[in-house]
Amino acid sequence: MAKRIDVSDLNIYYGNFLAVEGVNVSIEPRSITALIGPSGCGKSTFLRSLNRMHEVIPGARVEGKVVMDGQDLYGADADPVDVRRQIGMVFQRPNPFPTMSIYDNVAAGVRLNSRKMKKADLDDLVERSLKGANLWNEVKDRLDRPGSSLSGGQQQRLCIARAIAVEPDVLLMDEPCSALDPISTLAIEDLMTELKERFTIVIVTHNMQQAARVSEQTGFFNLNGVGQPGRLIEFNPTEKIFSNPDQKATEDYISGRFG
Ligand SMILES: Nc1ncnc2c1ncn2[C@@H]1O[C@H](COP(=O)(O)OP(=O)(O)OP(=O)(O)O)[C@@H](O)[C@H]1O
Repeated sequence: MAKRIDVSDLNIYYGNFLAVEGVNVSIEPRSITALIGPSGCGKSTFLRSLNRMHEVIPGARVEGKVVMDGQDLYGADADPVDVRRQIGMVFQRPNPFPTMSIYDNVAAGVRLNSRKMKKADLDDLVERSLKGANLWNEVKDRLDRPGSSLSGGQQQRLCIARAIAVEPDVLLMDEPCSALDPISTLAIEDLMTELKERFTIVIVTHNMQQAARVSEQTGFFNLNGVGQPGRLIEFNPTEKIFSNPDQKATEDYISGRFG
């Protein structure tokens, strides 16, 4: 539970295109790390490289190291499927399996990982995960209804329940609130604050108030121009990034002067 991630000299490619260059960073357990920066600077690409989702795209690859509590995630003996179980992901648009029931959505990851469980144990796991995602009270009487019968905010919490059901160590969230209304956004932010007690959380967000509200550490990515690689320009405690950043580019970005 809640592991530390150390990234060194990470270059991330799409074919011959170097999208992100030279990332060195340590992500602390039991905390929320926010990644901010202008469009196209490689935040999502970097996030997906942390759980080896990046290489699912043909021709996509990385150089460098990503180490989780001493385990080299790109080492010769690392299994990408296992890495993705240990490091879960929640996407921008809630993506429950639409015709699958609420119950089956939560159980899906566990079933995919082919862990055979007794019905009673699975019931417990589904309940625990939905409680962990602050959704249980809203859905406990309709677990057999399809995932698509929920509101957008509820669907996103269902996706979080599905992600935490397989008991990952790290949760990656790629703009998890950008498709949600302000009330659902606050519900997800509250939930993240609870989840960080058990998981390491990394979130990509375009919403600077959100980064300031929820995260302990913030990384600012930037790029020099179209076709240039994105770089991690500054990584510091969130309070410092938003009050007294080290880099002028960070200050320009957070004060809305560009991006
Ligand atoms: N599947 C892909 N194939 C080729 N290039 C890609 C692919 N996905 C992203 N890129 C390129 O990689 C670079 C970084 O993109 P990425 O989506 O990671 O940026 P981002 O900072 O997350 O942007 P946004 O804030 O707009 O979501 C961009 O130049 C983008 O065009």
